[in-house]
Amino acid sequence: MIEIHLRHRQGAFVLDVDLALPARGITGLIGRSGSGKSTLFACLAGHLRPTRGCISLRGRALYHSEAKIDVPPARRGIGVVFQEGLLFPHMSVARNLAYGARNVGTEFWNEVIAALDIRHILDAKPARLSGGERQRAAIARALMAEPELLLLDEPVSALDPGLKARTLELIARVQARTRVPMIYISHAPEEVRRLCDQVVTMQDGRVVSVTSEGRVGAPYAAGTAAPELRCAR
Ligand SMILES: Nc1ncnc2c1ncn2[C@@H]1O[C@H](COP(=O)(O)OP(=O)(O)OP(=O)(O)O)[C@@H](O)[C@H]1O
Repeated sequence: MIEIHLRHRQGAFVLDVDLALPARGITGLIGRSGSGKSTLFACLAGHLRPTRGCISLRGRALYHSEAKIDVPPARRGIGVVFQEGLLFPHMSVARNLAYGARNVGTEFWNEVIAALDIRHILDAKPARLSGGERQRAAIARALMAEPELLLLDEPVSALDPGLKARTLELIARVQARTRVPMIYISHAPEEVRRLCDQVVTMQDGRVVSVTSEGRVGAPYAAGTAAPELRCAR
């Protein structure tokens, strides 16, 4: 399970989320601009410290305000892919992939490369790649670190429609082959419904619906004990 019980205030905006999701498949995260999707990602990845609450992944506490647990981003086992598909510009795709890779086995290495169809660009530098190729390489790089969870922040929004559809197919294929659970932010509900096993909808900092296997609980209100503070310590 991915358990998220959080309250975070930034300026006038309050993120107030109480959510448990299965740690498998692809979970879509949708909601209007400003509803808090990227803020939730930043809390999960450890780039932002929530005001209070807890986050756990498969029973391992990543953040727990009361127990003073705050695992640094590099040790969370969470990969992040942004809209721009960030790669090191001076390195070939293969070196980019190898950079974050742990002792990833040849089988896994080949599986990711085949599923994302990037074998023909392994020797290329990022500047020579198309937008779709860059995104696929960025997803491959994140997967080579063998994350327990991969966060995808609008990874296809900058691509033209044809490339978008193909990239979505490849994302679905690499998820099915590697079994790395993914959470996928998108502005396009139909794209998310096609790709995802469950869909979380946010509005004004709160989760307003979870389809399929997900579960939405009561918001984690300020000044009260969390209704079910079950995250592992
Ligand atoms: N550093 C900050 N300080 C204060 N408020 C912030 C800060 N960063 C974001 N916000 C506000 O938090 C709210 C949530 O922003 P967030 O980026 O999480 O939304 P989003 O759903 O990801 O939006 P989008 O789809 O446009 O990326 C917004 O109202 C935003 O203005």
